Parts: sequence; C-alpha cells; structure tokens
Amino acid sequence: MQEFLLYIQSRITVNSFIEVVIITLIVYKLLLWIRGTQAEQVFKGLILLLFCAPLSSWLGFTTLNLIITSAFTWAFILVVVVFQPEFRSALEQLGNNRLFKGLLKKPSMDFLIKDVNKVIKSVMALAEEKTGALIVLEKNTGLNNIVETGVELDADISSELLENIFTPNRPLHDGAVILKLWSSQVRAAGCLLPLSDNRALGSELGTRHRAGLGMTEKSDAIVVIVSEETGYISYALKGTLYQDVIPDMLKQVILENFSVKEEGNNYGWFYKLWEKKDGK
Ligand SMILES: Nc1ncnc2c1ncn2[C@@H]1O[C@H](COP(=O)(O)OP(=O)(O)OP(=O)(O)O)[C@@H](O)[C@H]1O
Repeated sequence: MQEFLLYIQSRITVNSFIEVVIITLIVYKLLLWIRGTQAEQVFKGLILLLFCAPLSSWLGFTTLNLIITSAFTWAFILVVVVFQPEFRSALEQLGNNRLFKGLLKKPSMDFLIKDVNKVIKSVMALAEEKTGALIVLEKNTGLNNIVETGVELDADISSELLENIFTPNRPLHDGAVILKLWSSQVRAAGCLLPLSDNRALGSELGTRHRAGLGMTEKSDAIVVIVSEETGYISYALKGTLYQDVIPDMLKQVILENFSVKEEGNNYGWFYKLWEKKDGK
C-alpha cells in the first residue's frame, strides 16, 4: 500500500495537478451549461452507458458488452449531429468571450448591484406606465431551451433596452425576457415559458403570472412580473408567487438570491461584508 502511495506521489507533478483543475472546471462548466436543456437527458444516457460497459464486461455478458460499446461509439456521432445548434452557439459564445467571462471572471458584487438596479429601474418605469412585463433572471438551471423559443439578443443589460422591449406593439413585447445577471447579459426576448397548473393561483391572474410561476417550478430562476392591468410588481421564486411587492424588497430578494454560497457562486460572505461596509 505504501509503495502504491509512493508511486502515486511520484507521478503527481504540478502540471498534472493544473491539468486536473482545468479539466474539472471544463466539466463543471459543461454540466452547468447543459443543465435544464434537452442535452441533459442525452448526457445522462451516455453516463449510464459509460458505467454499463465495464459492468457487462465484468459480468461476462459479451454480447451485451459488444452492443453497449458500439452504441457508445455511435452515440457520440449522434450527439454531435443532434446537438449541432447547441455546439454552434457554444462556439459563438466562446468567440464573444461570454463563456470565458463566466469561467474566468467572477462577477463582482459591484456589477451585480449595478445590473439589479437597472432591472429595478425598468420594472418601476413599466409598473408606473402599466406596461405588462415578464423578466426571467436565470440562475444555475440552464435555460437554453427557453431562449430558443424567442429571439436571441445577447445584449448588455440596460433599463432602456428592457423598457423598450416591453413597449406595447413592439415586435418583442409579447413573452418573456431572459437575463443572465452573472454575465450581465440580456439573452433573449419574446420567449415562451411553461405555464403553471397551480390551482391555488387566483382566477384574477392570467397567463403572464401563470407563466412566471411555471418557470420557477422548473428552474431556480427568479421571475419578475409587472401586471398590465394593475401595474403591480410581483415575483415568483421556487414555485411561489409573491404579489404586489415594493421595488426595494424585490431588489433585496434578487441580491440575496444571487449571492448565496450554496447555490453555485462563492461570494455570499462578500455580500455580507458589502452590506456592513454600506452600513445597511
Ligand atoms: N407562456 C407564456 N410565456 C411567456 N409569456 C406569456 C405566456 N403566456 C402569456 N404570456 C404573456 O402574457 C400576456 C397575457 O397576459 P394576461 O393578461 O393573460 O396575464 P395576466 O397574468 O392577467 O397579466 P396582466 O395583469 O398583465 O393582465 C401575453 O400577451 C404574453 O405577453
């Protein structure tokens, strides 16, 4: 055992350690990227095949092993063909530096606060004018499948852009806008969200609220809804709708939610320090 450990120790170099870290980061990013997309199911299938192949060989099931290993070879070709649009968009993101932004640059609390302020500013303006709006703040669950239902924008977040999108009779005013706060990006507009079938939802609430709630039943996103009828601001989170909230409260909820450690980023402690610094 000791010899084995010494052998392992002799094989570990700084380079191999760096290599492991890089591969881990790439795999982690890949997993985040496919989470919540159609590719997730296919990926799970591939992982299953990966485990079944050695198991069938160990159990001596030669024919089964042959089928699994050849299926595995073909599965890779199939994945490349079926998910060609996803690969293309990933390469485009690479070109736009978005992927690297997410991988290398930890978004600072400063940037997050600025973007949240822009969102709140636009929501307040839309509410004031009683312009209906549906804004999805994407978190860890990948929303590529939702983005695909609308028009991809890949623009920087600005309150003017958000207000413009929802202005009645503009081409993209129907449907939802998808924002990615951590990369300060308006991903798409005019997107179709899954409707909630929650029977407890008041009958006075229509499909905009139902769609906002439905999105949070299937993802960890926060959805902000502005009612066209009343101008009330609501938000949905984890399958619960919070109606008629004040902008300050919404801001607090978003900031708290996007800065908690256990949910995918590591600056929850930083947010607390920030709060103290600001004397809040
Ligand atoms: N599945 C959906 N995905 C995205 N947006 C949707 C979806 N369903 C409805 N919407 C949006 O909601 C609008 C219809 O809102 P509706 O009046 O039915 O909802 P509401 O909850 O009563 O909201 P409001 O108080 O603003 O009237 C549509 O024009 C569209 O923009």
